[in-house]
Amino acid sequence: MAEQKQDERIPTVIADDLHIVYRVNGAKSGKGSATAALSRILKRGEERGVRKVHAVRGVSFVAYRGEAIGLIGSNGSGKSTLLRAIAGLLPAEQGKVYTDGQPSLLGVNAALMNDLTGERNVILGGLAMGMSREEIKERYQDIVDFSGINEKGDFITLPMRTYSSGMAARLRFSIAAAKDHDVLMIDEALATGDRKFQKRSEDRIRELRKEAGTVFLVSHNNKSIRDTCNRVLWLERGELRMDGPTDEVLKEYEKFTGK
Ligand SMILES: Nc1ncnc2c1ncn2[C@@H]1O[C@H](COP(=O)(O)OP(=O)(O)OP(=O)(O)O)[C@@H](O)[C@H]1O
Repeated sequence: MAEQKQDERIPTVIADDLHIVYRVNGAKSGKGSATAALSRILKRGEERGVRKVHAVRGVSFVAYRGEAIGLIGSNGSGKSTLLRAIAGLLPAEQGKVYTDGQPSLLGVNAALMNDLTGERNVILGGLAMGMSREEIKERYQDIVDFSGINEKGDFITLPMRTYSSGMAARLRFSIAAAKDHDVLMIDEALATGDRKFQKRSEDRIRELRKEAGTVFLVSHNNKSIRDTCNRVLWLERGELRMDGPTDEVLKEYEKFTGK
C-alpha cells in the first residue's frame, strides 16, 4: 500500500496458518482389545499411548504496532495456547509465527518463586524480562506502589506464598508492566484484583499501547476487552472465527454466548 504513512502499520506479530498440537502421554483407556491397540500403534503419526490435542487450527493474522488485541472465545478454544505459541513457548506443528522483538508473556502462572519475598521476586522477574539491575532499582518503588501489595502492611518483604492469589497476580502484572514491551501478552491478569487495580492496569495497557508496543489480552471479561482493546480475535475450537474491531466482534460473540 504505497499511500500508507511509513510510521504506521508496522507489523509486530505475523501468524501464518498456525497449528499447535499438544501430545499427552497416556492411552485413551487401559482397556480395549489387543487389535485396537495394535491398530493405534500402526496408525500413522500416532505413537502408542500418546494422545494429540489439536489446540490451534490454521490461525492467521497480522498484528501491528500500537494495537491492543483481545483474545476471546469459549473455555478451551485455544486462547492461552495461541499466546504461548506467540511467545515462542510452544512449537508449531504446521505454519509459522514471526515476531518483531522478544514477546513477553504475562500470565497468572508466570514463574515467580513462592518461597521468595515479593521484593526478591520483583528483582528476579525484572531480570528475567531483560531489565538491568539499575532499571529495576529505579522502578522498584513504582512496581510495588502499582501492585498495591503494601497498602495493607509490609507484605512485600514476606514470601509470596503468604499472598492471596489476587495479590500474587497483581504483583506479576506490575512487574511485567514496568517495562516497555515490543509485544506484551497478558493472560487474564485483569480478572484478578479489585476495581481500583483493574483500572490502573487498564490505564497502563493503554500507555503501553501508546508507547508503540503491541498488547495481547486474553480475557473472559468483555468489559475489560471493550475498555482496553481496539481489535479482537475470536477463537472457537482452535479456529479463528472472527477478527475485527472490538465492537463488531464482541457484538457477534455476545450473540453467540447469549449474553
Ligand atoms: N499442556 C497441555 N497439554 C495438553 N492439552 C492442553 C494443554 N494445555 C491446553 N490443552 C488443551 O488445548 C485446548 C486449548 O486450551 P487453552 O488453554 O489454550 O484454551 P483457552 O481458550 O485458553 O481456555 P480457557 O478459556 O478455559 O482458559 C484445550 O482442549 C485444552 O484441553
